[in-house]
Order: sequence, then C-alpha cells, then structure tokens
Amino acid sequence: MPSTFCCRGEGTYPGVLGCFEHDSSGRLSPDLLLQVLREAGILPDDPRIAETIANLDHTGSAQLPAQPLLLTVEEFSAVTQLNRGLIERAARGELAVPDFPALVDDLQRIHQEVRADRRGAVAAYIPQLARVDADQFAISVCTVDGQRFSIGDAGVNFCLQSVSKTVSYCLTLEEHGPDTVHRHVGREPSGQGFNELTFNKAGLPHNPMINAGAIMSCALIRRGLDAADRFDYVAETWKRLAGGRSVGFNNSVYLSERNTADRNFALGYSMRERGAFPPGTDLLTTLEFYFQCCSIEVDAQQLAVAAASLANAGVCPLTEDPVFSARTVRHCLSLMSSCGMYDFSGEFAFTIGLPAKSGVSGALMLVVPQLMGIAIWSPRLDAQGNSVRGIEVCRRLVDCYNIHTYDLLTGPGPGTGKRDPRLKRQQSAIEGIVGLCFAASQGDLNEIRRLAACNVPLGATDYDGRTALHLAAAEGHRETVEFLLSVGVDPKPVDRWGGTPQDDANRAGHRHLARLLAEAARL
Ligand SMILES: NC(=O)CC[C@H](N)C(=O)O
Repeated sequence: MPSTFCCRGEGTYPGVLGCFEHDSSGRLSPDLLLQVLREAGILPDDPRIAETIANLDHTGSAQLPAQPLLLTVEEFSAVTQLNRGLIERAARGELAVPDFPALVDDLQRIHQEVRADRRGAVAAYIPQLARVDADQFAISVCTVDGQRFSIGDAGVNFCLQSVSKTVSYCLTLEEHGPDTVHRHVGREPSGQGFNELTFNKAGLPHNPMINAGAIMSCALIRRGLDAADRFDYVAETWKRLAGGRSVGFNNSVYLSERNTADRNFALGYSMRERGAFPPGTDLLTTLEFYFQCCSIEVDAQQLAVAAASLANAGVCPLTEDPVFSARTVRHCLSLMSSCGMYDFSGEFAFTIGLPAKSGVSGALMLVVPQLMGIAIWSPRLDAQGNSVRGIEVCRRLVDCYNIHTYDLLTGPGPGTGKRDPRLKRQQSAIEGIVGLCFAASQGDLNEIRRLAACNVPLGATDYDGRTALHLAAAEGHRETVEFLLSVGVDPKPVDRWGGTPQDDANRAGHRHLARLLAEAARL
C-alpha cells in the first residue's frame, strides 16, 4: 500500500488530487478524471478542458494501446495544468449546481414522465412544420458554469421560429439602444395571439416577442448591410451564444413559410401604413429576413447553451465570449417574462415565474438567471402555440426546485417541498465528516471522491471513533474499502468500543473484506 500518499492533509495529494485513485507505484488514472468531470456536468468536448483532453490523447497514444493509461503525479499535473481552475472547482462540487447528479436524476425522471403526454398537435399553418415527427422530445440543460446534460432527441435539429425573436431584439438593443428601439416597438404584453392583427395606441407592435414586433426588429438590424450579410450576422450571433458550434438553416421551412405568410405580410403592410418603420425600410426585404431568422436551425443542446448565455448576463459559459451586454440581456429577459409565451404569458409568469420564449416548432427556451438555461423541444402545441410537453417540463422543474423568481420569499425546505439547486451538499467540516461516513456506509464512491477533493480527511472519525473504513467494511462495500486503502487511510483504526474495520467485516460475514483489511494492516 502506498503509505506516502494520503488524504489526511499531511500527504502528497492534498485537495483535488486526493480524489483520484492510484496504483501501488502512485500513478493516477486519467479515466477517473474524465468520470469526475462528467459527474459534475463538464463534458469532454468542453472548450475549457480542451488542452487537458489533447494532452491526454497525446500521452495515451505514446503508450502501448492495451495498457490502461496511468500517469505519475508530475505528468498528471502537467496534463491538467492549463485547465486546473475548472477541474478543481468541478471535483470539489463548487460549480453553479453543486449536486449536478441530482439534477440529472430529476431531468431523467421528468423526461420519462412527460413523454407519455401526447396532447396537442403540430403547427399545420406552415406546411413543412406539419411534417415533423410529432413524438420527438428533448430536454437539455446548461448551467452558467457550463455544466451540461441532455436527454431524448437532443441532437435533432429544429427551427427556432419565434425563439429567434429574443436574439433579434437583443441585436437591435446592442445597435441602437432601448430609447431608439422602443420608438418603433412597445413593451407591453398584447394579451393576444402571436400573429394577431393588432397594434398599440401609438400604432406600433405591442412588443418584440410577437410577430409584428419581431418583424420590426428585423427592420432595425444592420440596415446598411445587404441581405446576405444581415443574415450571416444573426446566424453568427446564435452560433456564439450556443458555444461556437455552427447553426443550420432550413430552406424548405423558409420557402414554405414565405409562401403561406399572408398574415405576416398583412402585419407588415399595416405597420407601413401607420408609419411605424424607420424611413427607407424595404418591407419585402424585411419580411424575408424575418422568415429566414425563424428558419435558423439548432438542436436542444445548442439552445440550452444559448439560454445559459442569457442566464449568464450575455457571456457564453463555454467560451466566455461576451456576446451581449448585461443591460441588453436584462431588457430581453424582462420582456420574455411578460410577453415570451404569447397569450399564456401571464399564466406562465404566475405559475413558472421565469423568463421564457417558445416557438411554433415546439421549441421552448427557459432562463433561470444566474443559474442555468434549459431547452425543451417537443413539436405538439397547445391552443396558444406553446409546446405542451415544454410547459409540463417547466411545471415539474418548478415543483421540485425553488427557481420561480418569487420562491425566494418562501424558500426551499419542508414547507414547500422544494430543493435549492444552488446549495452545496456539505458546508461545514463536521457536515463533511458526517457526509463522508454516510457515503461510506452507502458505498457512494463518487461522493467520497468529491469530499476528498474538498479536503475532508478520509481517515476522520465521528464522535464514536467510527471511520469511513469501519462503515464501508461493515456494509460490505468492497470498492469503497479498496479505494480508502489505496489512498492511504489507516487500515486499523479503533472505535470507542475497541473495534477495527476488520472486526466489522467479520461480524457482518464479509470474509473477503476481512482478509483484505488484515493484509493491509500487515503491510
Ligand atoms: N409563434 C411562432 O413561432 C411564429 C413564427 C412563425 N415563423 C410565424 O411567423 O408565424
């Protein structure tokens, strides 16, 4: 047993390295590093760990292919050095949602439950949209620290449709500022359907989150550029918000929509008649630009990252690219809160209490400011044009987490039955030790690793002198016992009744563990 490596503070591996098992020569397994990161929601394609992944590939290909890759402490440090900050925070459970596996469990359960809901119908007024497989269903989440998880059809592309209105509005604000923009579009909910032929008292669209208002946004974005460059500018912005992966364009939806767009033409002509557009606006170009923005395609994973960029005040969590200013995002989220779900916006604000935007493709983008973005895609819509399953997922999330804006008044806890996803699992040293003993009794090795990364001493005792090793031995958790021995905890601690882990293993009939412990004690 490598006695030089221990996690009791005085060893060679304090802190984050303490959560990685090592063999008898003290070498560390990088597979475990990837597993720890994945548990925390940091995926291998995350640009913030690109150097580490590239170093591992390089190191791995230099070794014999059949051998499991093991690194010395020095190699391990060199490989991870450039990404050390994120890796340490992930291993210690210090990212935005510290208990990410609990969120993953909830999302899996919610996806499973909501999948059975087949209410609603796909949008039929745009023929190409009517042809999608109605049963597809994806949920994707990205936190402001870039922790990601997706389930279902999260790699299938869909059109943004009205979800595009959010970014179009942000672009007008960045370019002209709110005073100029709101000379052309209001900021009150309309209380009407998304394509209703109605304007406010000043003859302007009610807000930028319905068709008339989004057509106005398109009239305001980069007026000096030609059509191709204007479209590229919007598509490039979506790409930056979504973490740098290119977005698509669905030409058949675009053509299909353009051919069936009498209502949007009617809105455009009405606004022109009222003098709502800035002088010199070409209506046909503007409408085509609007249809093109609606036909931009993303998958749920990209939409979740874009939503997380909004939750993160305009900075993409994966690339740290400052796409929008915090002021712009603040304005956009305000209008998403009051107008983002068409004539369901008031009900949504009451029950869900978060900024969101839906589209007739069945997309729904939900923003939990300073915490996470969530994308839900399921094409069947309700009477208002919102995704039925999308709304159901939001309901269930708000049922189990205190994320409704005004949940801060009632708080989490037994009174509300809600949990706070922002809370760390353990906070004080004593809680850490209690948590460690509990995790050992459950054989929860991931939790033990996380606690090790938080400098919880793995050989610590509770008030009865019981250690993690006693508990793991008594419950027969072989992997946990092996891990604890491998990181150098005392193999023969004595509790207040004079008992050792070996005694516990014997008493419970775990012979193999008793032998293992006896051997470790002899070394
Ligand atoms: N609600 C929507 O998603 C509407 C967008 C659609 N392109 C339209 O203009 O009708």
